[in-house]
Formats: sequence, structure tokens, C-alpha cells
Amino acid sequence: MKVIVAEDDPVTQLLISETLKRWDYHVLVAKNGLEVLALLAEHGDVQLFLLDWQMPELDGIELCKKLKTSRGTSCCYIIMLTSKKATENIVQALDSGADDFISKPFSPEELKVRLKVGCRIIETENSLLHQAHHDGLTNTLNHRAIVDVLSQLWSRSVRDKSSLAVLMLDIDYFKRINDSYGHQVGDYALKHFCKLVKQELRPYDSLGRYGGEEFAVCLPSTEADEAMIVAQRIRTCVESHPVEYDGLNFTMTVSIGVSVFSENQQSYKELLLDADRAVYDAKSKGRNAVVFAK
Ligand SMILES: Nc1nc2c(ncn2[C@@H]2O[C@H](COP(=O)(O)OP(=O)(O)OP(=O)(O)O)[C@@H](O)[C@H]2O)c(=O)[nH]1
Repeated sequence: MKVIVAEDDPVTQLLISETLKRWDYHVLVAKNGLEVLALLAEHGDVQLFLLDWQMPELDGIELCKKLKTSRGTSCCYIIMLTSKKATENIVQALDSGADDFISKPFSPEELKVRLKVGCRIIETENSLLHQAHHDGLTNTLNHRAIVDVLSQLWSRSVRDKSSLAVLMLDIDYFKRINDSYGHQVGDYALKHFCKLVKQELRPYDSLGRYGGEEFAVCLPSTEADEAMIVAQRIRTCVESHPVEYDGLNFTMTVSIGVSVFSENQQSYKELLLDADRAVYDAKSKGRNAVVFAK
């Protein structure tokens, strides 16, 4: 696990960082709060912090407040390390957002177990957050999460006048798959479908389960013609990769509606609605088709 150690005394900094490396932590060091913020610009995934209270420029308490307010939903666990010992100091540290407090001089064994507690809490929170945002079957974003992503991207497009496309994907005759082969095979087919779609997307595109066998894809910085190409690629890929399960082999197809951001839209909901209408058109045109929203 990555950990940022902030300590202005070079000897103590070296002692702590070498000890943590021996315990298999990936250690990043800073000598004040500002350096921690600079490190985070490059290592935004760090969640564990060991902060000295008294540091020049930006001290541990002020840094705690900044980290807790700026990191949104991403979990971070802060251990405050200080020679202060009074109850009022502990209260102040925890009140400013620290999760734990160790008084110097401390025993390495105590530091080791407190770091372990931090890792345990970070892992639990990460797993809870993942469950809150993902669909349990397909491991794609769930309905609320994909709508949140779209709403944020839409606001960014309004602000920057940048392009944005949405694809609405609806698997064709999915009920027949369940009816013919059973629900378990239907579940497998949904997972297979999502794997195929994901391999056609860029790392910064988002796929989410909008409902049952309907999925939404957000394509930031994507114009209409590029979105149509991606949609056609997905359609072809699904059609040409049959579901293979326990001796079964059958082809699945998908109907896709495509819509793009325009400055006339009042909300991201219009973008979704347009894509939804286009899927409906694709279905009425015979399915296994891509339709651009008018
Ligand atoms: N196995 C499985 N089936 C699901 C799941 N969620 C929804 N479904 C099924 O998906 C089917 C969707 O059926 P319909 O809405 O009639 O659509 P369709 O059969 O795909 O037909 P068209 O969309 O018109 O092409 C229903 O039978 C649902 O029970 C799921 O998580 N697992």
C-alpha cells in the first residue's frame, strides 16, 4: 500500500520511511503540507497518510482539514504523529479530520499495528464504495452511478463547450435467451456482453447498467461521427462473438441509440431521452442496428 510520510525533521523522516519500507509499504516523503499536496497531484491514488503535526508552510492540522474536504468520496486515512500528548491536542487532531493519533516517541510495534488498522479501514471503505457504485452481476457502474457520471460530463460540456456522446444499448430478444436456456445462462450472457462492450471502449469511457438488459455508455470528447463508429463496432463485436456456455453456443445482437451533447439541451436527461428514443427506432427497424437520435 502507498503511504505519504510528512515530516520536516530529516532524521525522523528517514527513520520512519525506512521502517515502513521494511514493512512493504510504498513510501512517498514530504517535508511539509504543501509538498504533500504537490505529491498528490501526481499520486492521486494515495489513501494512507502519516503526518507530523508541526511542519513549516502548511502544518499537519491544516493539511488534515484540506485533505478531508478536497478528496470527495475517495477514502483517506490519516494518522497524526506528534510530540504533543494532552487530551486537548488529541481532540484537536481528530476534530480536524485525523483518524488516529500517535505520540512521539512511539514504539515501532504500535506504529505497525495502527498502520494495519488504517489499511483494514481503507480496504473496507473501498469495497463498500465499489459495491455502492457497481452492478453486482456485471461489475459495470450501476444505474445511479452512470447517471451521475453523465450528469458531471454534461456539466463539463456546458462549461467547456466540449463534445460528449451517449450510447444506449439494449440486447435484442433477451427474454428468449432466458426462456430458452434459463436465467443462469441469461446472467452469463449479460456478463459476456459487458466484457465485449468494455473491450471496444477507451479507458476514460464509462459503461453502466441502466436497467435489466439495457446499458448506457458515456463517451467524453466524442463527436457524432466518432460515436457512430464506436456504436457500430460494438454492434459488430457482439454479433460476431457468440455466447459459449456449458456446450451451448448462440448469437446475441444489440440495438443501439446514439445521441450527442448540444447547447440547446436543458439537462443531461434530454441526452438520455434522445438515446432512448433512438434505441426504440433501432428496435422498430428490425433490431441489430445503430440509430442516431434526430
Ligand atoms: N438472466 C437475467 N435476465 C434479466 C436480468 N434483468 C432483466 N432480465 C430479463 O431481460 C428480459 C427483457 O425482456 P424484454 O424487455 O421483453 O426485452 P427483450 O426480450 O430483450 O426484447 P427487445 O428488447 O424488444 O428486443 C426480461 O425477461 C427480464 O427478465 C438479469 O439480471 N438476468
